[in-house]
Amino acid sequence: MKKFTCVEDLHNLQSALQEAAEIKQNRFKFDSLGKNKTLLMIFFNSSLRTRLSTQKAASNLGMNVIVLDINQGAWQLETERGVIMDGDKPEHLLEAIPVMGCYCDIIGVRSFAQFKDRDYDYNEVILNQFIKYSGKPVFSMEAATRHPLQSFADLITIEEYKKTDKPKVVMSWAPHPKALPQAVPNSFAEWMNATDYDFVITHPKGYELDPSFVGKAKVEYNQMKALEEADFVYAKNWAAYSGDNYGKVLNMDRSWTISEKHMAVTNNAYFMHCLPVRRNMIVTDDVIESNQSIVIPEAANREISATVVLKRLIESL
Ligand SMILES: NCCC[C@H](NC(=O)CCC(=O)O)C(=O)O
Ligand SMILES: NC(=O)OP(=O)(O)O
Repeated sequence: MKKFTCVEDLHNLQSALQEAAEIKQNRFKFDSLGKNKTLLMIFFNSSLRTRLSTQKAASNLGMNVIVLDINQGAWQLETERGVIMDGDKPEHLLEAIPVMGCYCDIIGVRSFAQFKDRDYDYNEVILNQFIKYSGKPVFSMEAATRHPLQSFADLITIEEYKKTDKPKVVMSWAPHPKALPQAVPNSFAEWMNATDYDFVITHPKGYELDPSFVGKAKVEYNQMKALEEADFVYAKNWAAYSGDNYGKVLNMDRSWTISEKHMAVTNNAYFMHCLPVRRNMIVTDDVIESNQSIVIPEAANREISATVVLKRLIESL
């Protein structure tokens, strides 16, 4: 595997899931695979889980790790070509990327949507520049349009907890005070569409996602109806995608906050969220603290998804 930015990069999902199960049995099974190999993790945005789980995954494989927070101590980077650099950014990404590539074997990049220009975000300009100019295998640690390490961990978690072959999985929009990217919901939809689960998306009017990610999913605007008989409830906020509303918060309707009333119409569903989560906006205290909440095992599986991905990237070096 030369890159990991979307579900297709894993090719056969079943064999990736088997590899994940094997690694979960013994996460140190390949502990010398990464000897003398260096992972560089570059963060343009904050992180708790991705940073820790990916570093842990690299150490499971015996790799060295360098972490660079662009906003803490590095030169501010200009990302646009053609700009006269007389402002506050001393270095251009087009030099910084190949330089970073000199010091490592594999590069992970976190770079969220900026919400200034939908085409710029959806063309994954930053991530693709790393792929083009670093000379190294690159993987996404959540980019503008997808968060594949999260979605892979989500899939592993559903496989572990599902009680039927084809569970009903409902991804529900929930309110949030800030404009959040569509990367997590896009990516979750992409991965769910790669399974044969019964996958439903529910959100208020105006929050339609990019149709290429929605794919064959059923969209149901009535949240309570969508949640009926669900086996898994995957809550997430996202800002609007459509037209001039791109990147806007259209409503903060707390009737969409996942509460016990919502969970009561499900098939005793498990509650999932990628975290960080704002309690009593996205989900009530009662639901996230309930026995049906699997947000912690879900986060724990980030180490497993990252170990599989790094293992495959190392194998291709
Ligand atoms: N990596 C997991 C999610 C990251 C991001 N959440 C955030 O930025 C939350 C910020 C806040 O709640 O203020 C998102 O939704 O894509
Ligand atoms: N879920 C997730 O990616 O969390 P972080 O943003 O903390 O890495």
